[in-house]
Amino acid sequence: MKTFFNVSDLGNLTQALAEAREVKNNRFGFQPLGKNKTLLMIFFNNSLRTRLSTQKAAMNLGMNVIVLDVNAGAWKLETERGVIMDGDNSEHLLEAIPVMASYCDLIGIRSFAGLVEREFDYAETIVNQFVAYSGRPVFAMETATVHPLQAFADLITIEEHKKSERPKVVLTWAPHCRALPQAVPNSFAEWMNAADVDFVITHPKGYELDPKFAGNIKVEYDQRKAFEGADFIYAKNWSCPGVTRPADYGKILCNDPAWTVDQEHMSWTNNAYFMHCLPVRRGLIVTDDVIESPQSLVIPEAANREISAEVVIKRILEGL
Ligand SMILES: CCC[C@H](NC(C)=O)C(=O)O
Ligand SMILES: NC(=O)OP(=O)(O)O
Repeated sequence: MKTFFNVSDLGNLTQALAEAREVKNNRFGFQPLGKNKTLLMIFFNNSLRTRLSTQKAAMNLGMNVIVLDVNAGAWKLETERGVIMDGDNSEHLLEAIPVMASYCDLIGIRSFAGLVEREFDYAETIVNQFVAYSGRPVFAMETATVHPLQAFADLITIEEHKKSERPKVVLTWAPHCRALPQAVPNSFAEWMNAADVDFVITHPKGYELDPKFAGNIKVEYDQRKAFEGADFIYAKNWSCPGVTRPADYGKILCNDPAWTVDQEHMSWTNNAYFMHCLPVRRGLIVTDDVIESPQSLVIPEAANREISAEVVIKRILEGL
């Protein structure tokens, strides 16, 4: 595997989930693969889970790890070609990328959407320069439009906890005080569409996800109807994806607290589990009693990020 951005990169999903169970039961069993191999993790944005779980996964595999926070100590990077670099940016990405690549065997990258120019974001302009110019395998640690390590961990968690062969899984929008990217819901929708689940998306009008990820899934705009009979509730905020309202790309369109997931919302479900990728704003996305309830899976879900990362890095190492 040379790049990891989409569910299709993993091939057969049933086999990938079986491999995740094998890795979870034997996470130190593949260390020869990573011996004397170096992972470079590049962060253009903050992180807790991705940073810790991906480094842990690489260490499980016997690897060396270098972590670079680009905006904390490296030179400010120019990402556009054809500019005169007389501003704050001291180095161009087109030099920095091959230099960084010379110190490692594979690269993980986090570079969030700018939420200003939809075309720039949805073309994955930043990360595709790493794919084009590093000469190394590259995997997403949340890029402008995808967060596949999260979605893979989410699916592992659903498989571990489902009580029926084909559970009903609901992706619900919830309000937030900042404009957040669409990467997490994009990947969650893409992976749920590929999995054997009854998948429903619910959000206010205007928040329709890009069909590239959501496919032709029917949106249920009535949150209560969507929640009825649900086995898993996956809550997340995202800003306007600019699909039905192109001029509003990256904007907050709604802040209605009626969308916040509380006990009443959960009472509409089939005693559903609650999931969220974290970090989560309590009181906006979800109430304290729901996220602290026995039905909340947010901690095991975060713990499974170590497993999803280890399977992905293991696949990349096997292809070196
Ligand atoms: C894993 C989530 C990362 C990011 N969250 C924030 C708060 O920026 C997001 O919503 O995409
Ligand atoms: N869920 C997730 O990716 O968390 P971080 O942003 O803390 O890495």
